[in-house]
Amino acid sequence: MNWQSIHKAISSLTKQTSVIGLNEAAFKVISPLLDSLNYRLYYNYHGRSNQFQLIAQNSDAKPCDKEVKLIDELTDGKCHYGQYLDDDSQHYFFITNNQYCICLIVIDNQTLASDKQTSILPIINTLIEVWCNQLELLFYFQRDVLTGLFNPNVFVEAINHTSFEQVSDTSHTGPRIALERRGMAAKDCYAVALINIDNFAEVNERFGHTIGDEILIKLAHILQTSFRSSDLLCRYTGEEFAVLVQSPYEHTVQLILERLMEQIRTAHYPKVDNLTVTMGYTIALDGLLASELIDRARLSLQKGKAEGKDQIVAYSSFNDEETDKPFNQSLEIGEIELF
Ligand SMILES: Nc1nc2c(ncn2[C@@H]2O[C@H](COP(=O)(O)OP(=O)(O)OP(=O)(O)O)[C@@H](O)[C@H]2O)c(=O)[nH]1
Repeated sequence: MNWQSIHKAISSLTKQTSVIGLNEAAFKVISPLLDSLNYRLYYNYHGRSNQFQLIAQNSDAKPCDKEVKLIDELTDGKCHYGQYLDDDSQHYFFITNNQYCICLIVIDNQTLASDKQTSILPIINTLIEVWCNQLELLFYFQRDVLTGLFNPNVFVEAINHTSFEQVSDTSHTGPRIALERRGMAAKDCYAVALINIDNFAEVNERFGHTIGDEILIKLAHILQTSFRSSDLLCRYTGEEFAVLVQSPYEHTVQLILERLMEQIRTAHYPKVDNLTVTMGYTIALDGLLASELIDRARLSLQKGKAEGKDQIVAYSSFNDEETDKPFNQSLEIGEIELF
């Protein structure tokens, strides 16, 4: 690899603005370099749940005991993966996104016979460093500082499907690496829910903003443990959270939110004895814009606030979805004739 192609590879990584796009670009530039080596590539399929799977390899050799132990430790979340281990027999490259290890590449030393092969390692190392730095930048760019949840831009972008498209790479000849779909596909069904803390101004007034902040962090933690990693969690405004729940069924979404409501009600918070929230949600229908979905969830939330708080309101409970079909859908089924 000459300097020109290294420069091209680095610039293709640094211009990525979505995690999925970045991972795709990184696999694309690193895979051809790995082709001449004996390696195994493990990918953490569910991000925060640490499910490492071998997804690409260029060797029939079985992983040694040390490698197996390392994968076990990563899966259990016990491994301090920050370091680059340069073992006698293997090189380990950890790709981390600030919080989690998303990928581990293990290269067997036996394959590094020629100078050419040995000189590939620093290049791989450099590209992985750029990859990790960019992941970290994206992490801060997309997250709310206090809670670590996604910010509203990511949330809206996810509804609009721009950064959550399927990733698969067919354009190089190396091992094909297909990443999971992490977000909502165009035809997937999901619900948009807004979760707003009740009487939070009073909490701040009585106990101060520091306690208020701790409660927000605690709530974010409850959301993270309550939802699946495929659902998208966001701090939407100061004391309001938004969630994309991946489910086509309203009754399932209702059950999920009821379970969350109970968890929030029974959790322990600093100073505050009991905390309640009001939730409003709507099922996403084909053709509705992100802003329309959020407006529907907000209307439902406002209804819940006006009717006494501490409750869950579905948009469908006060709006007939049949008479409120999106324009495109009505056109498709011939309800509207243009001329
Ligand atoms: N501690 C803390 N408070 C915040 C933050 N962002 C917003 N808030 C507070 O959230 C409160 C929101 O107040 P309101 O909009 O009146 O809502 P509320 O008191 O919860 O009333 P209802 O929503 O009607 O139940 C205000 O006191 C804000 O200062 C934050 O980052 N930290």
